[in-house]
Amino acid sequence: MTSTVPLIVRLLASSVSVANRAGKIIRDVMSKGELGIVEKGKDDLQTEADRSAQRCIIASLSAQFPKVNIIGEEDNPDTEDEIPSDWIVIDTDKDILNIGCPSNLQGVKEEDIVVWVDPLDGTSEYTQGALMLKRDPWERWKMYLTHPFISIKWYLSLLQSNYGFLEHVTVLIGIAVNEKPVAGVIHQPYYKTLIGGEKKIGRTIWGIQEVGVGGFTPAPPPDALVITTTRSHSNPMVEKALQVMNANQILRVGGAGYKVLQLLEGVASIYVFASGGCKKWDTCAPEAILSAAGGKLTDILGNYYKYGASESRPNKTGVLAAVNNDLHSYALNRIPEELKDTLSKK
Ligand SMILES: Nc1ncnc2c1ncn2[C@@H]1O[C@H](COP(=O)(O)O)[C@@H](O)[C@H]1OP(=O)(O)O
Ligand SMILES: [Mg+2]
Ligand SMILES: [Mg+2]
Ligand SMILES: [Mg+2]
Repeated sequence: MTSTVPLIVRLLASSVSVANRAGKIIRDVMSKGELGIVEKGKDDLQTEADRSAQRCIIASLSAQFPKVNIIGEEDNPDTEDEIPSDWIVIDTDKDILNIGCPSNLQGVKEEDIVVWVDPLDGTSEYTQGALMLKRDPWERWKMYLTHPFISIKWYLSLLQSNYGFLEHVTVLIGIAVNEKPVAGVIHQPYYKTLIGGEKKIGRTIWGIQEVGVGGFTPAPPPDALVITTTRSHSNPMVEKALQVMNANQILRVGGAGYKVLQLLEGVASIYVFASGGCKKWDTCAPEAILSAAGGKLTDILGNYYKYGASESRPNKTGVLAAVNNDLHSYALNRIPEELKDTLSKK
């Protein structure tokens, strides 16, 4: 059966299973409590969960799809140690294997595909979530003092957040063909639901061009203009772009994956981030899923990013995403030309 299913559908089905496994690794690292934080740069952290989840995803997908070009965020996950055998996922999601494949993707070969992997999107929120899991206030305070770059303002907002920032964490697997994101997976390892009275943790949303979105039911946008944006990487340009939107409400949350989930769930209508900082692995899966649901993700100038393997990693000209074309045009028209110029010269 599997061999008759088009490659792109098999890759998506495997990516869903692999993302679930990566989510479990992320939760396990948190439960053990040894995050192994490394500072890669300014406002840029990596943890054991980022490293391990990436090793799981890349090892699993490259074992099944050896000629696909897979690009992950983390440079040097410790490759000396052998990968635990239970990190190599060979399962594939059976429901996805049964979906129809868009005609233009039926003949796609492994060599035509680039997969962009963000093993853990929202690392900042993940490390702050760890802080809040310390029940003892003294232990929490000690951890705060040794945590890189958390201001006292953030610490106070964390105390008020009811431990909620872990929901912002996602695993992103984006599939691009001819430089365009055509399918993707967003897995949310800390999403909690009650199904038939039983607690379930984690959910996985997927999308593929022309077929649509699975794993949950998208909701219409809110009546009011609700904008979602960064909570951990703001700067004056980001704030300027928010001011001109005339929004009823601004939500400041972590991760590109989580913000696009908010668009799909009807929590927000537009995602605005007028700054560099995001990279191709942050936007590939979210763009694929959002466009499969009728939305649009571009840079702040209204141009699509390209996802070929040789493209530069940074999304220098920011992110502008909306649930439909009208809201995207609304936001695009409000961004001052001067801000567009400044960003494109960076
Ligand atoms: N200045 C930055 N440095 C490093 N990563 C960034 C930066 N800005 C954004 N990102 C990445 O883009 C995601 C979305 O940004 P934000 O949460 O600020 O809206 C972040 O979770 C982070 O991904 P990651 O957590 O995978 O490193
Ligand atoms: Mg990172
Ligand atoms: Mg990211
Ligand atoms: Mg990441």
